[in-house]
Formats: sequence, C-alpha cells, structure tokens
Amino acid sequence: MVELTRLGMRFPTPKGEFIALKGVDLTIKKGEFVSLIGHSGCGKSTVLNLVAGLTLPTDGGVIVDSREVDGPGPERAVVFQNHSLLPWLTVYQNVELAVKQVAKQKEQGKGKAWIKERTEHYLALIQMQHAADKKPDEISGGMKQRVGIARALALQPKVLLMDEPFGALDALTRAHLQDSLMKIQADLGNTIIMITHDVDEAVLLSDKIVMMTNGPSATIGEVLDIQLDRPRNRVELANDPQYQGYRQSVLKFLYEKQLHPQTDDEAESVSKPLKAKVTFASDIKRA
Ligand SMILES: Nc1ncnc2c1ncn2[C@@H]1O[C@H](COP(=O)(O)OP(=O)(O)OP(=O)(O)O)[C@@H](O)[C@H]1O
Repeated sequence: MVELTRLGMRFPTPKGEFIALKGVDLTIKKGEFVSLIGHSGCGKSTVLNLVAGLTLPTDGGVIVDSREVDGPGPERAVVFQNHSLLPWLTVYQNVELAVKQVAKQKEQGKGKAWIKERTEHYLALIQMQHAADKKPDEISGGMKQRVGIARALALQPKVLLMDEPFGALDALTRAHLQDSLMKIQADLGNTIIMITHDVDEAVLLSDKIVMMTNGPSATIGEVLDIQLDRPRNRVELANDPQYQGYRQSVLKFLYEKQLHPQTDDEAESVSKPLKAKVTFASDIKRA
C-alpha cells in the first residue's frame, strides 16, 4: 500500500518560496494502477519523485508498506520517458544488471544460472529476445522503452513509477506497449503509478485516475474510479458508453474546471502545516 499524507513541496527560488504541491492525500492499494493527469507544470513529476524518494517532501510524507520513504529504495523502480539505458551495454546486459542487483539482495545468494534464467524471462516478457545482443543505439525508441520497463520489472519492485513512459512514441508503438503493460501487470500484480497527458491512455490502463489542479499549490482535484472489466480491449471499448463517460469526466476536469491557471499571488503564500495525525520527517525538520 502507498499512502501520501498531507504531502507538500516548497521549492526555494530567487523570488522566494514556490509552493509546488500542497495537502496531497492519496491511498493506493496493492496492485492498483493509478494515473496522474493534469496540466503541464501542475506537479505530477514532483509527486512521482517524492514517492520514488528522489526528492524529500517539505510537508507531510509518503508511506510505502508501513515505512516512510526517506530516499530511493529497491521496492520502488522508476521508468522515465527518455529510457535511461546504459549505452555501452547490450539489451541483455542492461536487464541483467538489474537482475544481478536483485541476486545480490537475496539472502541465499543466487547463482549464474538463476541470473541467466531471470534475464531471459524479462526479455521474453517484453518480446526482445531477438535483439538481446544489440546496443541501445541500434534499436528503436519503442524497443528502448520496452527494455527500460523490463529493467525496472527485473528489480521486482512492489511499486513501479512511470513518468510519461510512452510520451515520446508514435501512436501504434504506444498502443502496443500499453497492451503489453496491461498484460504484464495482470501477470505480476505490481502497483503502478503513471504520469500521462493522454486521456485515453489513462482511462484504458487505470483503476484510478488522479486529476490534479493547476499550480501553484497544486493538489488533487478529483479521483475517478475506472470500473471497466479486465482484460480491456481498446477496440471494443472505443464505443463503450461507460468508457466514453469516463473520458468525458477527465476532459471536463481538464478543459472546463482546470482550464485557467491559478494566479501567481498564490505562489507567494506560505503553506501552513495542517494538524498532524502521523509525524513525518518533514514535520520534525520544520519544528
Ligand atoms: N527544483 C525546483 N525548483 C523550483 N521549482 C520547481 C522545481 N522543480 C519543479 N518546480 C516547479 O514545480 C512545479 C511542478 O513541476 P513538475 O515538474 O512536478 O510539473 P509536471 O506536472 O510534472 O509538469 P509537466 O507535465 O510539464 O512535466 C512547476 O511550476 C515547476 O516549475
């Protein structure tokens, strides 16, 4: 389970403190697929970085499986838009690196055969066995993204964090990868938090769509539960009234309710700590 409680982030800037996020409360159940959607600059990446532990909050905190996040950890893997593969390693070696990391953490120690079997397993999962010996600059953007996902999955994370993973891909490759991701999640049951700008992608993939208000002091505006049966088929859903209804709700939020950004004056206001039920490291630092 992932719990965001009173989560806030204030950045120091030459013009004073900038309140990027304020009072974000969200509970994500194990195995849930949650999308974060909102206008550019509203704070989606900031939320993801806080859950990843890449940045630490100035207010509130994040709890993953009963532990407060105080830095990056192997139970939380991140997939970025620009597939950050190591260019001097082959596709196989890029995935193997993550498998070896897990092998090192396992108590009984895992041997070469286990590493080979697991690496091949993750390559098969993303259908990249044929390109195992290629270097990242010899494969397409979609393929690189697939390898990035395999590498993240190979870490066996409880939570997979994805920052616009398919944003840079063409529509067909994107559709193919979305379908693969749905299948992989059905098999492995990871909790996934994904940032997207694509309304159809959010409705098709998610159990929950978290819609964020415009910044400064961005927070969660609405949460939409997507109750479409799985497995989901994009072609069948295209004319499904329930699917269309969800789509309309997100579009309405983005283009009617949140069309106008808040004024810059709100950026000047300093957030007041809310009454704490749980004490986070950020509360202690502030005291
Ligand atoms: N280190 C920082 N210092 C100052 N301001 C920052 C910093 N990081 C982010 N911000 C500001 O916080 C706000 C939220 O940024 P963030 O990158 O989280 O938005 P986003 O919703 O992910 O945007 P996009 O959809 O364009 O990627 C923005 O106004 C951004 O300028």
